[in-house]
Amino acid sequence: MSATRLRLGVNIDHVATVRNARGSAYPDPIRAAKLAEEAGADGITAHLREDRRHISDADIEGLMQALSLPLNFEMAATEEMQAIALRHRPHAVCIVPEKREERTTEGGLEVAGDENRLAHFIAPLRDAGCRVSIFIAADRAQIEAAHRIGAQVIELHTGAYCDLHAEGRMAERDAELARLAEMATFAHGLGLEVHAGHGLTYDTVAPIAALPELVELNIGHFIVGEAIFRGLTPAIHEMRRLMDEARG
Ligand SMILES: CC(=O)[C@@H](O)[C@H](O)COP(=O)(O)O
Ligand SMILES: NCC(=O)COP(=O)(O)O
Repeated sequence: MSATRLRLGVNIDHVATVRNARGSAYPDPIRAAKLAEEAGADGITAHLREDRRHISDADIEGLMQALSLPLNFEMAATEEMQAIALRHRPHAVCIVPEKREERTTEGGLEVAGDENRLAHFIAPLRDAGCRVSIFIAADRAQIEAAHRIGAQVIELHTGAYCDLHAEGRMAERDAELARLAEMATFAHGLGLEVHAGHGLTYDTVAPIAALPELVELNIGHFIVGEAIFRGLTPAIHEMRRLMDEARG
């Protein structure tokens, strides 16, 4: 399993963050997505937040028109977002939890407590041909619920693992990594396709990339930051190299 090439989805949200900081037309996330494609990305991820703090509706429109790569469209489970997804029919829709006041996505989606609503919410997206993914914590009950509602994919939230690494809390980091590994195996056993992402950096990507059940990583904030120093293409190439090296 680990010999399979791990897909890299490049998240371009924070190109839009820089653009929006000045209300300018640049830097253009669609240009970034095309460059990511040329640099070997396997997909593009964009999160249309309800408050539109980075990616805009026009960005999603532009990405759908300009991209040959699959778009992984991240969104909250709201009627407004469902209508947008059904209009564009992206390759994948990843349902994420959203809190207006959060700085970034703080945890995984609460699926177990909202199964009935979410099952009805994702059914039309699946019927429209989108692969439905659930952004989720490494938690058995949540994964089982994601499976029951008919999601095809889960994306494991690696944010806690990355934060613990950054804070130097290595024993806790390793425990979280072990949880991610165990839950990747568990989800794969249920027949779910397993992705991972959030907060990954050159320092943290290898142990995640080495998990044999994973087929895709979605990485954005660090790559966009690193692009300031080395350019977007080399920043992506280095992430790709580290992922390939971890896979052996
Ligand atoms: C859902 C998730 O983890 C990220 O993909 C998200 O798109 C990042 O966006 P924010 O940085 O706005 O949380
Ligand atoms: N779903 C995670 C993602 O797309 C990228 O998250 P980040 O690397 O921007 O934290």
